[in-house]
Parts: sequence; structure tokens; C-alpha cells
Amino acid sequence: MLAIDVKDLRKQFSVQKNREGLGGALKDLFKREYNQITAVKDISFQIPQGEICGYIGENGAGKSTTIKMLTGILVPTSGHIRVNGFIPHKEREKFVRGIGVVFGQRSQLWWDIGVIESFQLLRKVYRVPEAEFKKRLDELVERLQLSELLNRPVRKLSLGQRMRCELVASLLHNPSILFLDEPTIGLDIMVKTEIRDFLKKINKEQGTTILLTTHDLQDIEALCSRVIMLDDGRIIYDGGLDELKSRWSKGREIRFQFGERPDLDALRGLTEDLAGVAWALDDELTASMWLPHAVNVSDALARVVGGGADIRDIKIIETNTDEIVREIYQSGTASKEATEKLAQPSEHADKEPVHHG
Ligand SMILES: Nc1ncnc2c1ncn2[C@@H]1O[C@H](COP(=O)(O)OP(=O)(O)OP(=O)(O)O)[C@@H](O)[C@H]1O
Repeated sequence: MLAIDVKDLRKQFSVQKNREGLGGALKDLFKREYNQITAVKDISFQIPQGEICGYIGENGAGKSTTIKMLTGILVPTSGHIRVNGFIPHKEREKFVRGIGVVFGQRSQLWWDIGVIESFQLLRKVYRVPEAEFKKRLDELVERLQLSELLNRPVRKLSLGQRMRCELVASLLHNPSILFLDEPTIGLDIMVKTEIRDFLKKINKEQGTTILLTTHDLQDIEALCSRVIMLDDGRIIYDGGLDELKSRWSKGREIRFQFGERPDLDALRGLTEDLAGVAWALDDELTASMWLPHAVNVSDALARVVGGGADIRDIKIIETNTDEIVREIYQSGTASKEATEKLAQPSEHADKEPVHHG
């Protein structure tokens, strides 16, 4: 059985229009006009059990709206959803016992009571037998080192402490699917790492399926084998992280430092039969070589090194995911271009690399 199965899912919101001026306000009083906003536009995807999938996109892309439909908080305008075999907004009571949810910006814990009391309340909500609850709680508390926090009221916790408690709260009933909406937002690097390690472990040991939205690409790099990217309510990419990188990155850059001013024409001559390789002088003693993905790095390196120039240092500059995603988002025609690129991935590899300094 699939953990998540979504077909042609759509969500529209009606937003009241405010007409201009006093006349407009009076008109609004008698007859309201509405604008339709389509936040999620007929998306389909399937997530098998045990997968960790990143759900990314810029602000307003429709990520939270999707998660809210998947967790039964919002009713879809049209389309089909099955999560653990249930229709989330219809079979709520049975459904929620199989899922855990953490919204980084909102708490599921009660602000003024001790953490442990919140956990006890959640135990009752999810109807977890006492013995089972205790066993699980002990295990989670030990893993996330929460024992000293249990009696403190939530409002007294730091953000990092609170997030660790939120994770425990979402896992007390041993759900098979975990939905995380910005789980590491605002946390320092230590806590982020701790949370990522913890998530990796529970996924590995218990096979917990995890769908997470994040703006932090290190979360994705650390956790996700698969990424779904949303733009303006539509899926523009669904696949592996490595593939995402190679399809979108403009090639690799290798920077050479020389003992004397390099002869650019001679360097170009060494690589002239490698299609798409470009050279540029960075300063008196450094030059960069751009390689399209189709060209093998060691091939190109061997030619340059074999050319006899006085090379002092070589640095291969990796494209990082942040840059790729920023690049996609920034181009005004992101979705169109992206779809075209995806339709013809091989064409991309033949393009002249673009040197952007
Ligand atoms: N309750 C609502 N009523 C009207 N419009 C809404 C509502 N909720 C979301 N929207 C709109 O739907 C679109 C998608 O919003 P959503 O919150 O799903 O985006 P997101 O990808 O989660 O963004 P962010 O990263 O900022 O959280 C936005 O244009 C938003 O303004």
C-alpha cells in the first residue's frame, strides 16, 4: 500500500474583493464580490512507505495548502487523496491515529502547562495504552535528551527545546507517516543537525514515511532521497536530488592557479575537441575552465595537466543545491523553462556553459 496517493488534487480559495472608496464599500455591503485563488492546481504524486520526500517551493507555491489537505485540515476543491488508505478529511478519527504532524511555526503543545502534561493529554487524544505510551516516551525522551524539560511549561522553553518536544509529541502514538512543515526553521545549526539525525534514525529503524517542507536545502540534502518541487501550485520537478542538481546546474567549474600568467589561447587549444568547454581568466595567475555535464572531469583535467603549464593548485567548484533552486525560482519564467528543460534534458547538456561570476 502507498503511504500517500494524490491524484489531480486542487484547492481554490474564495477571497473577498474590496471595492474602492465609499461607493465601493457601500456596494460591498450589499453584494460581496469574490476572487478565486487557486493555490494547488491539479497535482498528482505517490509516495511509497518508508520514503523521506522533500516538498519544496518558494513562498506561496502551495506547500502548506497541500499539507493541510493531506492531514485533513482542509477539504480539497477537487481530486483524490489517500493517506494510509484513508481519505483524510472524511475519516478523521481513524486517520489521525496513523499520522504525526509538526508545524514549525505553530505549537501542538499547551503553552502554560508542563511538557509532560501535554504529552499525557495527547496520549488520551490518540488513545495510546498507558504501558505503550510510557515505553515510547522513555525512548524518545532519552534520544532527544528531554528529561530535564519535562516539567517545564512550554512557554519557558527555547525554540530548539520546544521543537524537540514537538517532535516527541508527534510521535507518541507511533504514526507511520510524519508531516513536517518547516521543522528546522529558526533553529541553530546544532539543533538542526540533531533533529535531522533523529529523523533519519526513526525513518531507518521504524520505516516512518516523512514528507517535509523546508526552505533549508541542507535539510533536503541531509534527509531526502526524493524532492517534489512546486511552483505556483504546480509540480515542476519530482525526482532524485542528484538528478535535480545535474539537470539544472550549468556545469562545473575548475579553477587553476598558475606559477606564471597563463596563456589562455594555449589552454583553449588543449581542450578544443571537448565540446562546450570554456575558459576565462580570473586574475593574473588564475584561470577557470567551465565544463558542461557531458564532459568528463578527469578527461579535461588530464589534458590541461598534460599540457605542461606551471600549475600550482586546482580547485573543483561544486554547484550547490541552494544556487540551483534559487536560479530556478529567480527566473521569471521558472515554471515554463523548467518544464521545457525537463522535457528535453539532453539538450541542456549540449548548451554552452554560461559564466556567471
Ligand atoms: N485560507 C486561505 N485563503 C485564501 N488564500 C489562501 C489561504 N491559504 C493560502 N492561500 C493562498 O494560497 C497560495 C498558496 O499558499 P500556501 O500557504 O500553501 O503556500 P506555501 O508554499 O506554503 O508558502 P510559504 O512557504 O510561504 O508557507 C498563496 O497565494 C496564499 O496566499
